[in-house]
Amino acid sequence: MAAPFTLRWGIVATGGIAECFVRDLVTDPSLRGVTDVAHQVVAVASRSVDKAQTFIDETIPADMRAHVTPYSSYADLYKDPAVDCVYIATPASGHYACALEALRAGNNVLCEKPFTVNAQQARHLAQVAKEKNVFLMEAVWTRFFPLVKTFQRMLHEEKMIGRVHRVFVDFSVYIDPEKNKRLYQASTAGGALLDLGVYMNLWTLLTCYHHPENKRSPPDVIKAAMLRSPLTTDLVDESTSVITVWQKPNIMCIGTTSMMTDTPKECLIRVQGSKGEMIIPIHASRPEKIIVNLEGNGMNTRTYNYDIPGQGLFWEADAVARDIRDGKKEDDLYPLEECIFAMELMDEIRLQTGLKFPDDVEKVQS
Ligand SMILES: NC(=O)C1=CN([C@@H]2O[C@H](COP(=O)(O)OP(=O)(O)OC[C@H]3O[C@@H](n4cnc5c(N)ncnc54)[C@H](OP(=O)(O)O)[C@@H]3O)[C@@H](O)[C@H]2O)C=CC1
Ligand SMILES: O=C1OC[C@@H](O)[C@H](O)[C@H]1O
Repeated sequence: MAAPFTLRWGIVATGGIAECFVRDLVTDPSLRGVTDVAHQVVAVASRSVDKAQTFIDETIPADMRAHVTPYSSYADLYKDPAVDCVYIATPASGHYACALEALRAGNNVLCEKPFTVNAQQARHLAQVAKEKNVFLMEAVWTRFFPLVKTFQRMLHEEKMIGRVHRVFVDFSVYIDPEKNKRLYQASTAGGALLDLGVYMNLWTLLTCYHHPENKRSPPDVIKAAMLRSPLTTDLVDESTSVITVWQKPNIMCIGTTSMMTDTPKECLIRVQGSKGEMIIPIHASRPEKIIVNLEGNGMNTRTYNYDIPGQGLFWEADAVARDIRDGKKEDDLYPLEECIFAMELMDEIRLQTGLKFPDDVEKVQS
């Protein structure tokens, strides 16, 4: 058997998700049945070199740690020739500037969600990636779950529940303001919409935007409402609701997101069709189960379970490794056009609800 293609990662920022991502990168790919690609962490950058070194010591097994360089600035990591792909895991407010600098230095980039703060920034990154002829993708990891592929096949190809009429999506997680300051500050582009709403919009796109009769068109109606958090003078949103109407496939979609309350365990995504319904219990970001209720002589329920041998971030990493191995500059499953469309949807929701971040967070560099 041929040796796997190994992608060498540079990690930018050492917070919660960077730790989860690296723990997944260092797991043996064969445990998830993958033999064609593998991963190696070769550099970690933090605003403090001690923090970078501690991160390396705590997340990377001793036998894989010898050739990992700690950096005291993100910019230094972008210049490291040993890095094949930079993973950006700063708060949302930092994504655009970090990704831009990394791309301009000639790096392939996987950038955490939300990709940027607005669509103009997203379009700019896509343009720079094209000019530099490098790979770029937003790290919406859930898109790469085997369960999601099956869900889309059952819904759109097999039409298991017949014609889709309505979709309900909720992604809500209580976020403690004391423990998660970044989400209660406008300076770090906080609030439920940009952080959790990415998953609300993800399932809206998977069910409606991807519907074969919709042909990747925008919705005909978008109506948004927002509740601002009284816990901060920054007035970030604690809850946001969005109704979209997709005329071509004739679907009404109701999406909700909140950082003040949790999604009920039993139902997070409910797609109602002419022959039954499909339900995904929590979590929208890390789904493990599809429940299909088919109407007939009594309700016929089938449950499809999916094991996740880790956190599940490795599936997006595997996709990036294959793309870079094959010389692709964007991913077929999640192309930049769709990522920009998702940011345009965010912009429209923010326009209707008046949610603005400080000028230095929203700005686009020349
Ligand atoms: N895909 C997923 O499942 C998840 C994705 N995310 C996304 O990842 C990103 C990071 O989230 P998360 O890891 O939870 O955040 P954390 O607050 O845990 O970590 C963010 C890191 O960014 C660096 N940083 C740079 N500038 C700042 C700043 N002004 N304030 C605070 N930290 C800063 C710090 O690293 P250092 O000190 O080393 O420079 C910090 O540790 C967000 O965009 C979030 O939406 C978050 C959770 C899950
Ligand atoms: O991206 C995310 O942000 C918020 C988390 O609670 C969620 O699980 C994660 O996927």
